[in-house]
Amino acid sequence: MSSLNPRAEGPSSPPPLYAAVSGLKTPPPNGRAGLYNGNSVSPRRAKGEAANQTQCRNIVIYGYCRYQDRGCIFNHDTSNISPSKNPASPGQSGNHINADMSKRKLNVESASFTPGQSPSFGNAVMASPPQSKLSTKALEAAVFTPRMSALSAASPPMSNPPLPPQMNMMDPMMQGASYMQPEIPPFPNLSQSFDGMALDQAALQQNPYEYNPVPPQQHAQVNPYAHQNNPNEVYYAQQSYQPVQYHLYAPIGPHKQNLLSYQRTVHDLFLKDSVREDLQKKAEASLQTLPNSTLPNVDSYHSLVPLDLHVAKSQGKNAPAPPQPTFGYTSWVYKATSTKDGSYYILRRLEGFRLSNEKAIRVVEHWKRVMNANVVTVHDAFTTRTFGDNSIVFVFDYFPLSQTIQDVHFGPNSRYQNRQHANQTQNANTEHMLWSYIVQLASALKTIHAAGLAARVIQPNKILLTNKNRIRINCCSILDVLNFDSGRPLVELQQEDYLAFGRVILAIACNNPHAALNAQKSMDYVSRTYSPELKNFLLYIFNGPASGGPRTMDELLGMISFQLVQNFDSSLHQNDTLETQLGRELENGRLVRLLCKFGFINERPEFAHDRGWSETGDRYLIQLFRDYVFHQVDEAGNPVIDLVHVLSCLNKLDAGTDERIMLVSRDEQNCLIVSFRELKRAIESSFSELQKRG
Ligand SMILES: Nc1ncnc2c1ncn2[C@@H]1O[C@H](COP(=O)(O)OP(=O)(O)OP(=O)(O)O)[C@@H](O)[C@H]1O
Repeated sequence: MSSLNPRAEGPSSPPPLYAAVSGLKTPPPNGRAGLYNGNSVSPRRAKGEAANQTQCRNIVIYGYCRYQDRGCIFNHDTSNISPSKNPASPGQSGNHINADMSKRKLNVESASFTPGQSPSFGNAVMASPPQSKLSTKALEAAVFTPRMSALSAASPPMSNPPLPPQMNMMDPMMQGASYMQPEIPPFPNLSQSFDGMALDQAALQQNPYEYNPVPPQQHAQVNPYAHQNNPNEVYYAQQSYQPVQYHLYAPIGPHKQNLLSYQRTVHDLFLKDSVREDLQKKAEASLQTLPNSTLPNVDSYHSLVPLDLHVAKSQGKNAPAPPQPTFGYTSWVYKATSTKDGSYYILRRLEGFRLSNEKAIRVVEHWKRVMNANVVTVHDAFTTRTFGDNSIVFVFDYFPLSQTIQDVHFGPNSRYQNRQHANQTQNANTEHMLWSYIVQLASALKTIHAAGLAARVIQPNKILLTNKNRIRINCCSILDVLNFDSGRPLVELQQEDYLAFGRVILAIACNNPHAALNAQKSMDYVSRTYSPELKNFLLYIFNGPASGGPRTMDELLGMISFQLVQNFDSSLHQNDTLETQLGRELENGRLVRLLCKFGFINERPEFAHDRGWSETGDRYLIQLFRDYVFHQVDEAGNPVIDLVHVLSCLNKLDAGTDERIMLVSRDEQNCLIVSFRELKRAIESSFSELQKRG
């Protein structure tokens, strides 16, 4: 057996426990081409160098070492760190985290950035840059006094309140590791452009905090991956300091057609690109924040981000006037984070509303119990003076990147704009979509009416498209609170729901938001273009049953039963597809957890000289296994990059199979034969020991 150097770094020599086979010269591990390249090992410090002369890495990286007084044996003297390396020295431009931090923090000198919505909502507490231009609506907005007057321009950006405990647990495996609020990324110096696309210099002269929505065309330039239709993504694009790499892992053709049935490409192992991209965009929209925001925390909600950009959009010269407020009050829509559960919600604030009857707001309690997949659930309603006026706030579920039917079908960027002379296929597609909408709205209305309520908000700007062909009625309960004393009978309100339902479907069918104003002409168009079933459905809605009584949901559902079955079938198919995708990611999630454990265990500098940690067989074994999985080289010493090898090793490790592999030390003097079961046990015991020390 070769002599062991207990202090040697890197898994060059085995501890006695696992030195089952030694002295073999570079055997290929597990029958694979697997010579180990010892040259790649770079010891952290020269052999024989005393530990107390070695600069502590924590000092170099973080500027301090939390173990300094708790037994860390490395040198903590900062005087011998060159200024460019010393993270604590201000103004240095080294590659050091702390030095960068001061620059990364957003401050008044941050590079020109035009956030999606002005921080000047309400009273601008922060010192605005001199050329500040406020949007019309912002100027008219009610004054508010933020709770924290410390939110001045000089202060660092508002830090979010701590997340609730459950948010601190990424995974049971990660318990104990403290959650770190991600640093808000620095905003780009726009003059440097995204991906080499230079932006208008004039824009740089503007107030960097001014609300200045990017027009769709320009938006597309800023973020080549942006949806053009969704104004929400104005924030999204502006807040990205570099475009998200949605194309990562994208299966760029030509694709191999001659794969055998058992062969897989890498892309088969991961989530479908379109699904991944969609989810990533939604996650990013959910995580967006408004830097330097002066919006207050409201009740138990913080980090408000305004979403309704209609007012801003209409500020252009030829833009139409802002739409009339739907509820008779100026309304604001904010995405917000709850301090109670860390989830995202929509706060809809109606400005200047004074609650005259306490009972009115209790109506929301009935709505809270309405659970339907096509209704945006309302969670709460409360009055507040936090914005400096009397406002009422309704709390709804948040669906990232959703758009209203109004925007999707009748908005300026609608893809249905030029459908006046649609061909047969387009009409068939439209009818398919219409039936999907009809079935979903009917389902929502059935639940609402069965609960003894009426929706009262079935109109294109209050129906959200939250996914492809997936709609939800938004803003339920608001009119019930606002018009509490109107005393209108429920039956009348419910019958109005049917009419509103018909008007929305007719408008979409005719691709004209005002189709219901000329009902006869519109119905002629429907008869000419779509199936008789659709026409009969609309006739029932508008004229009521032939018997003359009120419309009933059961009767209506009976009329569209064939479509119900078809929609149910499509939805099951979609479920199956998503479940398949989920299965793929399940595998990956499992492996990521394993990799995290590896990362936690391997190469811990603070324990490098702790005999109890670094010199026992387990850690040594894990290091050799890490080399076996990731650092294989071929006969010529070139790295072998084989994802299948990695995945199969990790899967066997996770399952703890009895299959044995041969691990070779880096100095190629020793090798060990060990089963995946033993490796699994070694990783588990090392990880639990690490948790005990943490
Ligand atoms: N529950 C929600 N989840 C996610 N986004 C939402 C939600 N409700 C509204 N939004 C976003 O806010 C935007 C504005 O919503 P709002 O209901 O005010 O529509 P609107 O067309 O502006 O209506 P109005 O004409 O009454 O102002 C929507 O386009 C949508 O992007």
